[in-house]
Amino acid sequence: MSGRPSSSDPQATPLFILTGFLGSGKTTLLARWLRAPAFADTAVIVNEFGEVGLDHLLVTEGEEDDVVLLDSGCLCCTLNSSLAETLTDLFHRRARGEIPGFSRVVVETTGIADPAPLMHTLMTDRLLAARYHLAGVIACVDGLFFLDQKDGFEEVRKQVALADRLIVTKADAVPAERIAQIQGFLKEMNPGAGVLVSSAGDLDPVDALDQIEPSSALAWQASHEGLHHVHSGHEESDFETLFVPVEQAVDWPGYAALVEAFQSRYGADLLRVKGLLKFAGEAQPMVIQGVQHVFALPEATKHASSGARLGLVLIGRGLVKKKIEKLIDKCLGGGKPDAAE
Ligand SMILES: Nc1nc2c(ncn2[C@@H]2O[C@H](COP(=O)(O)OP(=O)(O)OP(=O)(O)O)[C@@H](O)[C@H]2O)c(=O)[nH]1
Repeated sequence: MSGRPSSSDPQATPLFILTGFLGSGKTTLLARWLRAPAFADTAVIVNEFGEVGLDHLLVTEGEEDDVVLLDSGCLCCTLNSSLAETLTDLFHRRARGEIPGFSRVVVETTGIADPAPLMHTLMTDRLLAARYHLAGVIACVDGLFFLDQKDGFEEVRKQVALADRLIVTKADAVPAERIAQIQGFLKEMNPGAGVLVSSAGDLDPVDALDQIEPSSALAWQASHEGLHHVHSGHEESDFETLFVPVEQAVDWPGYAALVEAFQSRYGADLLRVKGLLKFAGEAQPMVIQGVQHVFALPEATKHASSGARLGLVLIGRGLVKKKIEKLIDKCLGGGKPDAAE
C-alpha cells in the first residue's frame, strides 16, 4: 500500500450489529425500540418476524414479502440468503422508491453467532462498504446468567470483547450488587466499551446506538495503560487488553507493514484492534478498526473527542506488551521486524 487509500463513502448508512448470547435480551430490546418514535426511519434485519411480535404494528402485510413497514415508521425485514444480499436488496429497493427511506440499519445476530464474520463482510466488501458504514457493535449481556456463562462459553467472551457498547439486561430481575459485579468484569474484559443497564428493554435507542463514538472508546486509556488479564477460569483462552500510545505521525507504508505483521504473527488471536492514529499529511486523526486478520481502511474521525489519545487498543490472546510495542515501533518507523520480534 502506498499513498492514501480511499475510505468509505461518508454518505453510507450507519449500520449497527446487535449481538449477545442466547436469551440475553436482544429481541426484547428490539421489540421496544421498534415502537419508539426515536427509532423511526430505522431498518431492522431479524432472523424471523415472529420473534419480535410485530403483528399489531404492521402497516403493510408481509405475506409474500420479507420487508414490512411498521406504524412507528420502522422497516423490519428478515434475513434472506445472506446479509450482503439482504443489504444490497434493501439499498436498491430504497433507491427505486419501493420502500421508505431509512437512515440507520440494525442487524440482530443469532445468540450463538460470532459477530466477527459479519464485521469482516462489512469491512471488506467494497460495494457494501460504500453503502453501509459499520457504526457499532452492541452486545447484550445477560444480567441473570452472565457470571456463569462467561467461563463456559467462548462466544460470550468474544461478543463482549468485540463490542463497542455493552448492555447489561434484566436489571429488574437481579440485585444491584450483581449488576455492579458484572459491570466490573466487563470493564476488565473490554475497557473501551461503554456499559448501559436495562430492565425489560427500557433503554432509549438513541442513547444505546447513536451516542457510540469510536474515538471515545480510547478515553479509558489514561488510567488503563497496562495489560489486563481477564480470568475466565480457562487460562489458555483468556483475552488480554492493552493500549500502546502512538504519538508520532504515521505514514501509509509503515501502517501497511504493521497490519501485515499483526496478520502474520497473531491472526485470529488478535481479536480486535481499535485506535486513533495521526497520518502524515492528514488534518484529522484516523480511526483504526481491525477484527482478527481483517482491517478496514482508516477513516477520518467524525467527532473530535477531547478525551481521546493517539494509539492502539488491542484485545486478544497471548499479547505481550513489550513485544507488541517493539513491533509497532519498528513497523511505523519504516523498519522490517525480525521473525522473532
Ligand atoms: N426480567 C427480565 N426478563 C427479560 C429481560 N430481557 C429479556 N428478558 C426475558 O429473557 C428471555 C429471553 O429474551 P429475548 O429477548 O428473547 O432474548 P434473545 O437474546 O433475543 O434470545 P435468542 O433469540 O435466544 O438469542 C425472555 O423470556 C424475555 O422475556 C429483562 O430486562 N428483564
